[in-house]
Amino acid sequence: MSETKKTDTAAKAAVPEQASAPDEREVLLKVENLTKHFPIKKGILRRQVGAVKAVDGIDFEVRKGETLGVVGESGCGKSTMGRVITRLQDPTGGSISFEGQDITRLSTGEMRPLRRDIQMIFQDPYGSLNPRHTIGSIVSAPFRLQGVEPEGGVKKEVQRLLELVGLSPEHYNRYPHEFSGGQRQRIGIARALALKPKLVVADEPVSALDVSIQAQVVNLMDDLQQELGLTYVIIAHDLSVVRHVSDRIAVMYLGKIVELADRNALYEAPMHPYTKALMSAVPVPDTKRRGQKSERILLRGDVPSPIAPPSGCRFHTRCWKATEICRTTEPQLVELKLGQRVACHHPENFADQAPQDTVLLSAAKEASELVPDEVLAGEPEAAAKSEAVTETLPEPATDAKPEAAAESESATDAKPEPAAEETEAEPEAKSEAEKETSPEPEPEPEPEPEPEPEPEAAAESEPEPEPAAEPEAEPAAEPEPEAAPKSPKPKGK
Ligand SMILES: Nc1ncnc2c1ncn2[C@@H]1O[C@H](COP(=O)(O)OP(=O)(O)OP(=O)(O)O)[C@@H](O)[C@H]1O
Repeated sequence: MSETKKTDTAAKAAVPEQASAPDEREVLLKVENLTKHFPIKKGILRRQVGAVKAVDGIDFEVRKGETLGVVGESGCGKSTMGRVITRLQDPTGGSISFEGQDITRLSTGEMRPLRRDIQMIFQDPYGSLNPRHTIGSIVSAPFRLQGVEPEGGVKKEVQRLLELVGLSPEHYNRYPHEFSGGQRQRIGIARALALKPKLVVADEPVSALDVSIQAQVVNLMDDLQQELGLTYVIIAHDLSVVRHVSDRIAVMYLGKIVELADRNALYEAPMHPYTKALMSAVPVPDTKRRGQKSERILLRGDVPSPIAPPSGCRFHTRCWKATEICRTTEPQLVELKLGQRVACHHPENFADQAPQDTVLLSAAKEASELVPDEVLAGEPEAAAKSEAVTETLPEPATDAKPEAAAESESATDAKPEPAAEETEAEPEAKSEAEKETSPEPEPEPEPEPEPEPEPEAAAESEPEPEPAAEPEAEPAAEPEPEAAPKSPKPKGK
Protein backbone atom coordinates (compact mmCIF):
# COMPACT_ATOMS: atom_id res chain seq x y z
CA MET A 1 0.00 0.00 0.00
CA SER A 2 2.91 2.34 0.59
CA GLU A 3 4.04 1.41 -2.87
CA THR A 4 0.78 2.75 -4.13
CA LYS A 5 1.32 5.94 -2.31
CA LYS A 6 4.77 6.31 -3.79
CA THR A 7 3.46 5.58 -7.25
CA ASP A 8 0.73 8.13 -6.83
CA THR A 9 3.09 10.79 -5.66
CA ALA A 10 5.49 10.20 -8.50
CA ALA A 11 2.67 10.16 -10.97
CA LYS A 12 1.22 13.41 -9.73
CA ALA A 13 4.49 15.13 -10.37
CA ALA A 14 4.70 13.81 -13.88
CA VAL A 15 1.25 14.33 -15.29
CA PRO A 16 -0.99 17.31 -15.69
CA GLU A 17 -3.37 17.95 -12.87
CA GLN A 18 -6.79 16.48 -12.74
CA ALA A 19 -5.88 13.32 -14.58
CA SER A 20 -4.69 10.93 -11.96
CA ALA A 21 -1.91 9.01 -13.67
CA PRO A 22 -2.70 5.70 -15.20
CA ASP A 23 -1.24 2.94 -13.09
CA GLU A 24 1.83 1.63 -14.86
CA ARG A 25 2.39 -1.32 -12.60
CA GLU A 26 2.51 -4.70 -14.19
CA VAL A 27 -0.80 -6.52 -14.46
CA LEU A 28 -0.82 -9.57 -12.20
CA LEU A 29 -4.34 -10.83 -12.78
CA LYS A 30 -6.58 -10.14 -15.74
CA VAL A 31 -10.16 -11.25 -15.93
CA GLU A 32 -12.18 -10.98 -19.12
CA ASN A 33 -15.88 -11.58 -19.58
CA LEU A 34 -15.81 -14.03 -16.66
CA THR A 35 -18.99 -15.96 -15.99
CA LYS A 36 -20.00 -18.54 -13.44
CA HIS A 37 -23.46 -20.03 -13.80
CA PHE A 38 -24.71 -22.72 -11.43
CA PRO A 39 -27.08 -25.03 -13.27
CA ILE A 40 -30.52 -25.67 -11.81
CA LYS A 41 -31.60 -29.21 -12.45
CA LYS A 42 -34.97 -30.81 -11.90
CA GLY A 43 -36.75 -34.09 -12.33
CA ILE A 44 -35.54 -37.65 -12.33
CA LEU A 45 -33.39 -37.03 -15.35
CA ARG A 46 -31.87 -33.99 -13.69
CA ARG A 47 -32.51 -31.88 -16.71
CA GLN A 48 -31.15 -28.39 -16.54
CA VAL A 49 -34.02 -25.95 -16.30
CA GLY A 50 -32.10 -22.78 -15.64
CA ALA A 51 -29.02 -21.35 -14.04
CA VAL A 52 -28.06 -19.08 -11.20
CA LYS A 53 -26.01 -16.43 -12.94
CA ALA A 54 -23.79 -15.72 -9.98
CA VAL A 55 -21.10 -14.01 -12.05
CA ASP A 56 -22.27 -12.87 -15.42
CA GLY A 57 -19.56 -11.28 -17.51
CA ILE A 58 -17.06 -9.25 -15.56
CA ASP A 59 -13.79 -7.66 -16.63
CA PHE A 60 -11.09 -6.24 -14.43
CA GLU A 61 -7.41 -6.40 -13.79
CA VAL A 62 -5.29 -6.29 -10.69
CA ARG A 63 -1.82 -4.79 -10.76
CA LYS A 64 1.15 -5.91 -8.75
CA GLY A 65 1.18 -4.50 -5.25
CA GLU A 66 -2.28 -2.98 -5.39
CA THR A 67 -5.42 -3.74 -3.42
CA LEU A 68 -8.65 -4.12 -5.32
CA GLY A 69 -11.72 -3.96 -3.10
CA VAL A 70 -14.87 -5.72 -4.32
CA VAL A 71 -18.14 -4.66 -2.74
CA GLY A 72 -21.80 -5.36 -3.23
CA GLU A 73 -24.86 -6.64 -1.44
CA SER A 74 -25.21 -10.20 -0.28
CA GLY A 75 -25.77 -12.54 -3.19
CA CYS A 76 -24.27 -10.32 -5.88
CA GLY A 77 -21.59 -12.90 -6.68
CA LYS A 78 -18.53 -11.56 -4.86
CA SER A 79 -17.53 -14.81 -3.18
CA THR A 80 -18.16 -16.80 -6.32
CA MET A 81 -15.95 -14.40 -8.21
CA GLY A 82 -13.23 -14.87 -5.56
CA ARG A 83 -13.42 -18.65 -5.75
CA VAL A 84 -13.36 -18.62 -9.53
CA ILE A 85 -10.37 -16.32 -9.90
CA THR A 86 -8.43 -18.50 -7.48
CA ARG A 87 -9.65 -21.50 -9.48
CA LEU A 88 -11.27 -23.14 -6.50
CA GLN A 89 -14.27 -23.28 -8.80
CA ASP A 90 -14.24 -23.59 -12.55
CA PRO A 91 -15.54 -20.68 -14.56
CA THR A 92 -18.41 -21.19 -16.98
CA GLY A 93 -16.98 -18.77 -19.49
CA GLY A 94 -14.50 -15.99 -20.03
CA SER A 95 -10.83 -16.00 -19.22
CA ILE A 96 -8.49 -15.54 -16.28
CA SER A 97 -4.83 -14.86 -16.77
CA PHE A 98 -2.26 -14.73 -14.03
CA GLU A 99 1.11 -13.16 -14.81
CA GLY A 100 0.23 -13.42 -18.47
CA GLN A 101 -0.53 -17.15 -18.27
CA ASP A 102 -4.04 -18.27 -19.16
CA ILE A 103 -5.22 -20.28 -16.15
CA THR A 104 -8.88 -20.49 -17.12
CA ARG A 105 -8.92 -24.16 -17.98
CA LEU A 106 -5.92 -25.52 -16.12
CA SER A 107 -6.53 -28.89 -14.51
CA THR A 108 -6.07 -29.48 -10.80
CA GLY A 109 -2.61 -30.87 -11.42
CA GLU A 110 -1.65 -28.01 -13.68
CA MET A 111 -2.84 -25.54 -11.08
CA ARG A 112 -0.74 -27.13 -8.34
CA PRO A 113 2.42 -25.08 -8.87
CA LEU A 114 0.32 -21.92 -9.04
CA ARG A 115 -1.27 -22.64 -5.67
CA ARG A 116 1.88 -21.23 -4.14
CA ASP A 117 1.25 -17.89 -5.78
CA ILE A 118 -2.50 -17.58 -5.36
CA GLN A 119 -3.93 -17.93 -1.88
CA MET A 120 -7.27 -17.26 -0.26
CA ILE A 121 -8.22 -16.03 3.20
CA PHE A 122 -11.67 -17.11 4.25
CA GLN A 123 -14.39 -15.23 6.03
CA ASP A 124 -15.01 -17.53 8.93
CA PRO A 125 -12.04 -17.84 11.27
CA TYR A 126 -13.98 -20.38 13.31
CA GLY A 127 -14.91 -22.63 10.44
CA SER A 128 -11.78 -22.40 8.36
CA LEU A 129 -9.38 -24.00 10.85
CA ASN A 130 -9.57 -27.71 11.53
CA PRO A 131 -10.26 -28.00 15.27
CA ARG A 132 -8.34 -31.27 15.52
CA HIS A 133 -5.10 -29.92 14.25
CA THR A 134 -2.55 -27.87 16.10
CA ILE A 135 -1.69 -24.42 14.90
CA GLY A 136 1.72 -25.71 13.89
CA SER A 137 0.13 -28.39 11.78
CA ILE A 138 -2.34 -25.98 10.19
CA VAL A 139 0.19 -23.33 9.27
CA SER A 140 2.73 -25.86 8.04
CA ALA A 141 0.19 -27.65 5.80
CA PRO A 142 1.11 -25.62 2.70
CA PHE A 143 4.75 -26.69 3.04
CA ARG A 144 3.79 -30.34 3.25
CA LEU A 145 1.33 -30.11 0.41
CA GLN A 146 3.77 -28.37 -1.89
CA GLY A 147 6.75 -30.40 -0.74
CA VAL A 148 8.62 -27.29 0.27
CA GLU A 149 11.34 -27.42 2.91
CA PRO A 150 11.97 -23.90 4.14
CA GLU A 151 15.42 -22.89 5.20
CA GLY A 152 15.87 -23.68 8.86
CA GLY A 153 13.07 -26.22 8.86
CA VAL A 154 9.30 -26.11 8.84
CA LYS A 155 8.84 -25.54 12.55
CA LYS A 156 11.13 -22.55 12.61
CA GLU A 157 9.42 -21.05 9.58
CA VAL A 158 5.97 -21.60 11.06
CA GLN A 159 7.04 -19.91 14.26
CA ARG A 160 8.41 -17.02 12.25
CA LEU A 161 5.07 -16.74 10.44
CA LEU A 162 3.20 -16.77 13.73
CA GLU A 163 5.34 -13.92 14.93
CA LEU A 164 4.81 -12.11 11.65
CA VAL A 165 1.06 -12.07 12.24
CA GLY A 166 1.41 -11.01 15.85
CA LEU A 167 1.09 -14.38 17.57
CA SER A 168 3.58 -16.07 19.82
CA PRO A 169 5.79 -18.89 18.52
CA GLU A 170 4.69 -20.69 21.69
CA HIS A 171 1.28 -21.12 20.12
CA TYR A 172 2.69 -23.76 17.82
CA ASN A 173 1.27 -26.68 19.78
CA ARG A 174 -2.08 -25.20 20.66
CA TYR A 175 -5.46 -25.85 19.08
CA PRO A 176 -7.77 -23.41 17.32
CA HIS A 177 -10.40 -23.43 20.07
CA GLU A 178 -7.87 -21.84 22.40
CA PHE A 179 -7.86 -18.68 20.34
CA SER A 180 -10.16 -15.73 19.91
CA GLY A 181 -11.71 -14.88 16.55
CA GLY A 182 -9.10 -12.26 15.76
CA GLN A 183 -6.28 -14.62 16.62
CA ARG A 184 -7.80 -17.35 14.49
CA GLN A 185 -8.00 -15.01 11.56
CA ARG A 186 -4.31 -14.24 12.10
CA ILE A 187 -3.62 -17.97 11.96
CA GLY A 188 -5.53 -18.15 8.67
CA ILE A 189 -3.47 -15.26 7.37
CA ALA A 190 -0.22 -16.93 8.47
CA ARG A 191 -1.24 -20.07 6.61
CA ALA A 192 -2.14 -18.08 3.49
CA LEU A 193 1.23 -16.33 3.55
CA ALA A 194 3.33 -19.44 4.22
CA LEU A 195 4.41 -19.91 0.63
CA LYS A 196 4.92 -16.22 -0.05
CA PRO A 197 2.03 -15.88 -2.49
CA LYS A 198 1.86 -13.12 -5.05
CA LEU A 199 -1.91 -12.74 -4.94
CA VAL A 200 -4.11 -13.05 -1.87
CA VAL A 201 -7.87 -13.09 -2.29
CA ALA A 202 -9.51 -12.31 1.05
CA ASP A 203 -13.21 -13.07 1.22
CA GLU A 204 -14.75 -10.90 3.91
CA PRO A 205 -11.64 -11.28 6.06
CA VAL A 206 -12.98 -9.32 9.00
CA SER A 207 -16.75 -9.47 8.80
CA ALA A 208 -16.99 -12.36 11.27
CA LEU A 209 -14.85 -10.52 13.79
CA ASP A 210 -15.75 -8.27 16.61
CA VAL A 211 -15.60 -4.64 15.51
CA SER A 212 -12.79 -3.88 17.93
CA ILE A 213 -10.67 -6.60 16.35
CA GLN A 214 -11.48 -5.74 12.75
CA ALA A 215 -9.11 -2.79 12.66
CA GLN A 216 -6.26 -4.88 14.01
CA VAL A 217 -6.64 -7.47 11.29
CA VAL A 218 -7.04 -4.83 8.58
CA ASN A 219 -3.90 -3.09 9.79
CA LEU A 220 -2.04 -6.37 9.93
CA MET A 221 -2.94 -7.09 6.32
CA ASP A 222 -1.84 -3.61 5.38
CA ASP A 223 1.52 -4.03 7.12
CA LEU A 224 2.08 -7.42 5.56
CA GLN A 225 1.35 -6.02 2.14
CA GLN A 226 4.03 -3.41 2.57
CA GLU A 227 6.49 -5.86 4.02
CA LEU A 228 5.96 -8.66 1.54
CA GLY A 229 4.81 -6.77 -1.54
CA LEU A 230 1.49 -8.61 -1.66
CA THR A 231 -1.33 -7.97 -4.07
CA TYR A 232 -4.80 -8.20 -2.58
CA VAL A 233 -8.32 -8.67 -3.80
CA ILE A 234 -10.45 -7.91 -0.76
CA ILE A 235 -14.11 -8.83 -0.86
CA ALA A 236 -16.54 -7.11 1.48
CA HIS A 237 -20.24 -6.44 1.57
CA ASP A 238 -19.95 -2.81 2.47
CA LEU A 239 -17.65 0.05 1.71
CA SER A 240 -16.53 0.88 5.21
CA VAL A 241 -13.76 -1.73 5.35
CA VAL A 242 -12.51 -1.54 1.79
CA ARG A 243 -12.39 2.22 1.77
CA HIS A 244 -9.46 2.11 4.16
CA VAL A 245 -7.40 -0.47 2.37
CA SER A 246 -8.18 -0.37 -1.33
CA ASP A 247 -6.45 1.42 -4.15
CA ARG A 248 -9.35 0.73 -6.45
CA ILE A 249 -12.85 -0.51 -5.80
CA ALA A 250 -15.17 -2.61 -7.94
CA VAL A 251 -18.87 -2.38 -7.14
CA MET A 252 -20.87 -5.48 -8.06
CA TYR A 253 -24.60 -5.80 -8.56
CA LEU A 254 -26.27 -9.05 -9.57
CA GLY A 255 -23.22 -10.68 -11.07
CA LYS A 256 -21.93 -7.60 -12.90
CA ILE A 257 -19.44 -4.88 -12.12
CA VAL A 258 -21.36 -1.61 -12.32
CA GLU A 259 -18.53 0.71 -11.34
CA LEU A 260 -14.78 0.31 -11.06
CA ALA A 261 -12.79 3.29 -9.93
CA ASP A 262 -9.94 4.63 -7.88
CA ARG A 263 -10.93 4.79 -4.28
CA ASN A 264 -10.82 8.54 -4.05
CA ALA A 265 -12.82 9.07 -7.20
CA LEU A 266 -15.42 6.62 -5.99
CA TYR A 267 -15.79 8.33 -2.66
CA GLU A 268 -15.67 11.85 -3.92
CA ALA A 269 -17.95 11.44 -6.90
CA PRO A 270 -19.60 8.05 -7.33
CA MET A 271 -21.09 7.75 -10.78
CA HIS A 272 -23.35 4.75 -10.61
CA PRO A 273 -26.58 5.31 -8.68
CA TYR A 274 -26.09 1.96 -6.97
CA THR A 275 -22.65 2.99 -5.74
CA LYS A 276 -24.20 6.13 -4.41
CA ALA A 277 -26.86 4.17 -2.59
CA LEU A 278 -24.26 1.80 -1.15
CA MET A 279 -22.17 4.68 0.01
CA SER A 280 -25.11 6.11 1.77
CA ALA A 281 -24.69 3.13 4.09
CA VAL A 282 -21.24 4.20 5.21
CA PRO A 283 -21.15 6.29 8.35
CA VAL A 284 -19.24 9.52 7.90
CA PRO A 285 -16.68 9.89 10.66
CA ASP A 286 -15.27 13.06 9.16
CA THR A 287 -15.97 15.79 11.66
CA LYS A 288 -15.67 18.44 8.98
CA ARG A 289 -18.61 16.95 7.16
CA ARG A 290 -20.71 16.28 10.20
CA GLY A 291 -22.40 19.62 10.21
CA GLN A 292 -23.21 19.49 6.54
CA LYS A 293 -26.48 18.46 5.06
CA SER A 294 -26.60 14.78 4.46
CA GLU A 295 -29.29 12.35 3.53
CA ARG A 296 -29.82 8.67 3.32
CA ILE A 297 -30.86 6.75 0.28
CA LEU A 298 -33.29 4.00 1.06
CA LEU A 299 -33.47 1.50 -1.78
CA ARG A 300 -36.83 -0.17 -2.07
CA GLY A 301 -37.43 -3.73 -2.99
CA ASP A 302 -35.29 -6.81 -3.09
CA VAL A 303 -32.33 -7.63 -5.23
CA PRO A 304 -33.87 -9.45 -8.19
CA SER A 305 -33.12 -13.12 -8.66
CA PRO A 306 -29.83 -13.97 -10.36
CA ILE A 307 -31.76 -16.76 -12.09
CA ALA A 308 -33.70 -14.27 -14.18
CA PRO A 309 -31.99 -10.91 -13.88
CA PRO A 310 -33.86 -7.85 -15.18
CA SER A 311 -33.40 -6.89 -18.79
CA GLY A 312 -31.20 -3.98 -19.77
CA CYS A 313 -29.53 -2.46 -16.75
CA ARG A 314 -29.95 -4.92 -13.90
CA PHE A 315 -30.35 -2.10 -11.43
CA HIS A 316 -33.21 -0.44 -13.30
CA THR A 317 -35.90 -2.01 -11.12
CA ARG A 318 -34.49 -0.22 -8.08
CA CYS A 319 -33.05 2.89 -9.66
CA TRP A 320 -34.66 6.27 -9.23
CA LYS A 321 -33.24 7.47 -12.55
CA ALA A 322 -34.35 4.58 -14.73
CA THR A 323 -35.84 5.37 -18.11
CA GLU A 324 -36.91 3.22 -21.02
CA ILE A 325 -33.37 2.72 -22.30
CA CYS A 326 -32.38 1.26 -18.94
CA ARG A 327 -35.05 -1.38 -19.33
CA THR A 328 -34.13 -2.30 -22.86
CA THR A 329 -30.40 -1.77 -23.28
CA GLU A 330 -27.64 -3.05 -21.10
CA PRO A 331 -25.12 -0.28 -20.39
CA GLN A 332 -21.51 -1.25 -20.98
CA LEU A 333 -18.80 -0.67 -18.42
CA VAL A 334 -16.98 2.25 -20.01
CA GLU A 335 -14.36 4.65 -18.77
CA LEU A 336 -16.26 7.91 -18.44
CA LYS A 337 -13.55 9.59 -16.41
CA LEU A 338 -9.91 8.65 -16.26
CA GLY A 339 -9.66 5.63 -14.01
CA GLN A 340 -13.42 5.46 -13.46
CA ARG A 341 -15.44 2.90 -15.38
CA VAL A 342 -19.20 2.93 -15.07
CA ALA A 343 -22.09 1.01 -16.57
CA CYS A 344 -24.94 3.50 -16.52
CA HIS A 345 -27.05 5.43 -19.00
CA HIS A 346 -27.72 8.23 -16.53
CA PRO A 347 -24.63 8.47 -14.34
CA GLU A 348 -24.29 10.74 -11.37
CA ASN A 349 -21.70 13.50 -11.45
CA PHE A 350 -21.35 13.25 -15.21
CA ALA A 351 -23.11 14.06 -18.44
CA ASP A 352 -26.13 11.95 -19.23
CA GLN A 353 -25.32 9.15 -21.65
CA ALA A 354 -28.88 9.00 -22.99
CA PRO A 355 -30.14 12.59 -22.75
CA GLN A 356 -32.93 12.00 -25.24
CA ASP A 357 -34.48 9.42 -22.96
CA THR A 358 -36.10 11.51 -20.29
CA VAL A 359 -39.29 9.75 -19.32
CA LEU A 360 -38.85 7.95 -16.05
CA LEU A 361 -40.11 4.42 -15.73
CA SER A 362 -43.03 4.33 -13.37
CA ALA A 363 -41.12 2.03 -11.04
CA ALA A 364 -38.33 4.56 -10.84
CA LYS A 365 -40.56 7.05 -9.13
CA GLU A 366 -40.91 4.74 -6.20
CA ALA A 367 -37.55 3.11 -6.35
CA SER A 368 -35.86 5.10 -3.68
CA GLU A 369 -36.23 7.94 -1.30
CA LEU A 370 -33.78 10.45 0.02
CA VAL A 371 -34.41 10.99 3.68
CA PRO A 372 -32.64 13.87 5.34
CA ASP A 373 -30.72 12.89 8.43
CA GLU A 374 -32.69 15.25 10.59
CA VAL A 375 -35.90 13.50 9.70
CA LEU A 376 -34.44 10.14 10.60
CA ALA A 377 -33.03 11.55 13.78
CA GLY A 378 -36.41 12.92 14.80
CA GLU A 379 -38.52 9.92 13.95
CA PRO A 380 -37.81 6.68 15.70
CA GLU A 381 -39.81 4.59 13.24
CA ALA A 382 -38.14 6.21 10.33
CA ALA A 383 -34.81 5.55 11.92
CA ALA A 384 -35.72 1.95 12.56
CA LYS A 385 -36.88 1.57 9.01
CA SER A 386 -33.61 2.86 7.77
CA GLU A 387 -31.53 0.35 9.68
CA ALA A 388 -29.97 -1.03 6.59
CA VAL A 389 -29.58 2.37 5.14
CA THR A 390 -26.89 4.93 5.03
CA GLU A 391 -25.87 8.47 5.06
CA THR A 392 -24.99 9.96 1.78
CA LEU A 393 -22.65 12.76 1.28
CA PRO A 394 -24.23 15.97 0.20
CA GLU A 395 -25.16 15.32 -3.34
CA PRO A 396 -23.12 17.19 -5.92
CA ALA A 397 -25.50 18.64 -8.45
CA THR A 398 -26.29 16.12 -11.10
CA ASP A 399 -25.65 17.84 -14.35
CA ALA A 400 -27.72 15.47 -16.33
CA LYS A 401 -31.36 14.68 -15.85
CA PRO A 402 -32.47 17.25 -13.37
CA GLU A 403 -35.97 15.83 -13.39
CA ALA A 404 -34.70 12.44 -12.57
CA ALA A 405 -32.70 13.89 -9.77
CA ALA A 406 -35.76 15.58 -8.44
CA GLU A 407 -37.68 12.39 -8.72
CA SER A 408 -35.01 10.66 -6.81
CA GLU A 409 -36.17 12.26 -3.62
CA SER A 410 -37.82 9.05 -2.65
CA ALA A 411 -36.76 6.01 -0.54
CA THR A 412 -35.69 2.38 -0.52
CA ASP A 413 -34.97 -0.45 1.84
CA ALA A 414 -31.51 -1.62 1.22
CA LYS A 415 -29.97 -5.01 1.78
CA PRO A 416 -32.45 -7.35 0.28
CA GLU A 417 -32.09 -11.05 0.48
CA PRO A 418 -30.95 -13.23 -2.32
CA ALA A 419 -33.77 -14.85 -4.19
CA ALA A 420 -35.36 -17.89 -2.70
CA GLU A 421 -35.03 -19.87 -5.91
CA GLU A 422 -31.32 -19.82 -5.48
CA THR A 423 -31.53 -22.52 -2.93
CA GLU A 424 -32.80 -24.82 -5.59
CA ALA A 425 -29.75 -24.44 -7.66
CA GLU A 426 -27.67 -27.46 -8.30
CA PRO A 427 -27.10 -29.07 -4.97
CA GLU A 428 -23.86 -30.75 -5.96
CA ALA A 429 -22.37 -27.51 -6.98
CA LYS A 430 -23.43 -25.93 -3.74
CA SER A 431 -21.98 -28.65 -1.62
CA GLU A 432 -18.76 -28.38 -3.50
CA ALA A 433 -18.52 -24.76 -2.62
CA GLU A 434 -19.45 -25.38 0.96
CA LYS A 435 -16.79 -27.98 1.23
CA GLU A 436 -14.30 -25.29 0.64
CA THR A 437 -15.11 -23.30 3.65
CA SER A 438 -16.56 -25.67 6.13
CA PRO A 439 -14.26 -26.98 8.80
CA GLU A 440 -16.01 -30.26 9.30
CA PRO A 441 -14.28 -32.46 11.81
CA GLU A 442 -13.24 -35.15 9.40
CA PRO A 443 -13.24 -38.66 10.72
CA GLU A 444 -9.70 -39.50 9.90
CA PRO A 445 -6.84 -38.42 7.79
CA GLU A 446 -7.83 -38.69 4.20
CA PRO A 447 -5.58 -39.08 1.24
CA GLU A 448 -4.65 -35.67 0.09
CA PRO A 449 -6.49 -34.79 -3.11
CA GLU A 450 -4.45 -31.80 -4.11
CA PRO A 451 -2.67 -28.93 -2.55
CA GLU A 452 -5.57 -26.60 -2.50
CA PRO A 453 -5.08 -23.36 -0.73
CA GLU A 454 -8.34 -24.27 0.85
CA PRO A 455 -7.75 -24.56 4.52
CA GLU A 456 -9.65 -27.56 5.61
CA ALA A 457 -8.87 -29.46 2.51
CA ALA A 458 -5.30 -28.79 3.35
CA ALA A 459 -5.66 -29.51 6.99
CA GLU A 460 -7.60 -32.64 6.40
CA SER A 461 -4.89 -34.23 4.45
CA GLU A 462 -2.80 -34.09 7.54
CA PRO A 463 -2.10 -37.51 8.92
CA GLU A 464 -1.82 -36.18 12.39
CA PRO A 465 -2.68 -37.91 15.58
CA GLU A 466 -5.90 -36.54 16.86
CA PRO A 467 -6.11 -35.29 20.36
CA ALA A 468 -8.10 -37.90 22.22
CA ALA A 469 -10.42 -35.32 23.57
CA GLU A 470 -10.58 -31.64 23.12
CA PRO A 471 -7.59 -30.43 25.04
CA GLU A 472 -8.77 -28.82 28.16
CA ALA A 473 -6.62 -25.81 27.91
CA GLU A 474 -7.46 -22.49 29.37
CA PRO A 475 -9.95 -20.90 27.06
CA ALA A 476 -8.61 -17.73 25.58
CA ALA A 477 -4.96 -18.31 25.02
CA GLU A 478 -4.07 -14.74 25.36
CA PRO A 479 -5.49 -11.36 24.92
CA GLU A 480 -5.33 -10.07 21.40
CA PRO A 481 -1.74 -9.48 20.53
CA GLU A 482 -0.01 -6.19 20.43
CA ALA A 483 -1.84 -3.00 20.98
CA ALA A 484 -2.78 -2.31 17.44
CA PRO A 485 -4.35 1.00 16.59
CA LYS A 486 -8.07 0.99 17.14
CA SER A 487 -9.04 2.11 13.71
CA PRO A 488 -7.82 0.99 10.34
CA LYS A 489 -5.11 3.09 8.85
CA PRO A 490 -6.49 4.88 5.85
CA LYS A 491 -4.72 3.75 2.75
CA GLY A 492 -2.02 5.98 1.50
CA LYS A 493 -1.88 8.00 4.63
N1 LIG B 1 -22.43 -23.59 -5.27
C1 LIG B 1 -23.50 -22.91 -5.58
N2 LIG B 1 -24.55 -23.48 -6.19
C2 LIG B 1 -25.63 -22.78 -6.56
N3 LIG B 1 -25.76 -21.45 -6.36
C3 LIG B 1 -24.76 -20.83 -5.76
C4 LIG B 1 -23.57 -21.50 -5.34
N4 LIG B 1 -22.74 -20.59 -4.77
C5 LIG B 1 -23.37 -19.42 -4.83
N5 LIG B 1 -24.58 -19.56 -5.42
C6 LIG B 1 -25.55 -18.47 -5.69
O1 LIG B 1 -24.85 -17.50 -6.44
C7 LIG B 1 -25.26 -16.21 -6.04
C8 LIG B 1 -24.05 -15.43 -5.61
O2 LIG B 1 -23.56 -15.99 -4.39
P1 LIG B 1 -22.23 -15.46 -3.69
O3 LIG B 1 -22.03 -16.24 -2.46
O4 LIG B 1 -21.14 -15.44 -4.67
O5 LIG B 1 -22.64 -13.97 -3.35
P2 LIG B 1 -21.96 -12.95 -2.37
O6 LIG B 1 -22.08 -11.63 -3.01
O7 LIG B 1 -20.60 -13.42 -2.03
O8 LIG B 1 -22.89 -13.03 -1.11
P3 LIG B 1 -22.48 -13.08 0.43
O9 LIG B 1 -21.86 -11.77 0.73
O10 LIG B 1 -23.79 -13.30 1.12
O11 LIG B 1 -21.54 -14.24 0.56
C9 LIG B 1 -26.27 -16.39 -4.94
O12 LIG B 1 -27.54 -16.29 -5.51
C10 LIG B 1 -25.99 -17.78 -4.44
O13 LIG B 1 -27.15 -18.37 -3.91
